[in-house]
Amino acid sequence: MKNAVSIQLQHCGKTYPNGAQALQPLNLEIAPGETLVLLGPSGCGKTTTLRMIAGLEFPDAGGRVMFGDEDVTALPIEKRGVGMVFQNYALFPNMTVGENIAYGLKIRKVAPAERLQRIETLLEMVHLQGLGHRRVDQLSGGQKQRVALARALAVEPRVLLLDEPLTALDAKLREAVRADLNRLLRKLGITAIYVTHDQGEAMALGDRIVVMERGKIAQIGTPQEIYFQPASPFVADFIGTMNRISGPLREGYLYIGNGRLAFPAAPQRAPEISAPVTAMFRPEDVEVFDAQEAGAFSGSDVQGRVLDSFFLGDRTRFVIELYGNQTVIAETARRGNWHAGQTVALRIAPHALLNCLSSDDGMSTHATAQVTA
Ligand SMILES: Nc1ncnc2c1ncn2[C@@H]1O[C@H](COP(=O)(O)OP(=O)(O)OP(=O)(O)O)[C@@H](O)[C@H]1O
Repeated sequence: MKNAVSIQLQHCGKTYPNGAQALQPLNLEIAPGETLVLLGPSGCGKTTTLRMIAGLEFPDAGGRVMFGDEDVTALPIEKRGVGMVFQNYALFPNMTVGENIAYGLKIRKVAPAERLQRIETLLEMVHLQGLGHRRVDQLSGGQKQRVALARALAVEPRVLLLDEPLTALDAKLREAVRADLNRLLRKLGITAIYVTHDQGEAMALGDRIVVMERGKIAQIGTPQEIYFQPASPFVADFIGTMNRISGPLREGYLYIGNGRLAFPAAPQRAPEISAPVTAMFRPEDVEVFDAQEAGAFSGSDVQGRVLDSFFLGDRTRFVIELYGNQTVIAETARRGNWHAGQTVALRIAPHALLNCLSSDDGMSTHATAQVTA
């Protein structure tokens, strides 16, 4: 996109008039053409951040919002050149699809012939050819959201802002519209900010993801960085499923129940200590074996009992209770045939242990290293 801009939030905090501090002062930089996803639980400040970029909210004193070299901090939404798409579509129900799309163009006094041409181009872009004359209340949810997207793009905004745009759609439609949206964002190369609390959506759409926690940025990174190198237990737990098991660490092994796991001996790791250490790892990184078979594995495994199994179609999820009562979730793409009550052995490759934490509660002190394969 020829006019893609960078965006910078400089020291932008937000306190609402009732005294609620929605955002602590934060800095954020978005590259021209980048799709940045704001992800986090309800109330963490995603929408406030988006609305500050839009010009629907203004930062507390001292905060600045820059679009490229332009300071837009004091500009209202209509002067910023942003397009917005909301969860609830916000379309005009008594207008046709075409009229909805052309609304902003009409206000900007674009000539009728050019309007018609732009409508056709946009309808094609969002796969709604031929539906220009349909009333919007005769459309499906997915179609309505495509109209909302076309309307936001009609005025050729510098920035596209999307606030949970897929949330109202059912799962299958959500995936289809998401794929289209992804293609469109790549093709247009427009700078886009996308708010969601759905981690799958964030992973699929974001060039980078900002994970937010209680008005602060918990981590910024590519989807891979966020998934494989979570910066904190909060991020690790928010993205995907994370196992945690704790035990004493001795001579390169974490001792769990009647077994032990080889622990990576990275030089920058915390020195060996006998206080409990918590290992974190993803369910897909756990290999499950028959307990007898596993006897051959030179003592680098832990044993447990299958509590439950869930067939999920493309994979099966097992809940396994280790000796000593800690629980592990394992997922395998193969047709694991372990059944409830069965004794199994687990192996977790050392490089799959993401993060180790050591302290009384196993939470508060980070060992320095992220383990990379
Ligand atoms: N207009 C307002 N007045 C007072 N407090 C507000 C206002 N808008 C939001 N807040 C508060 O600010 C905090 C952040 O809200 P925000 O809407 O930005 O969160 P969010 O991450 O987008 O949440 P959700 O996913 O539920 O939309 C919340 O504690 C919320 O209650």
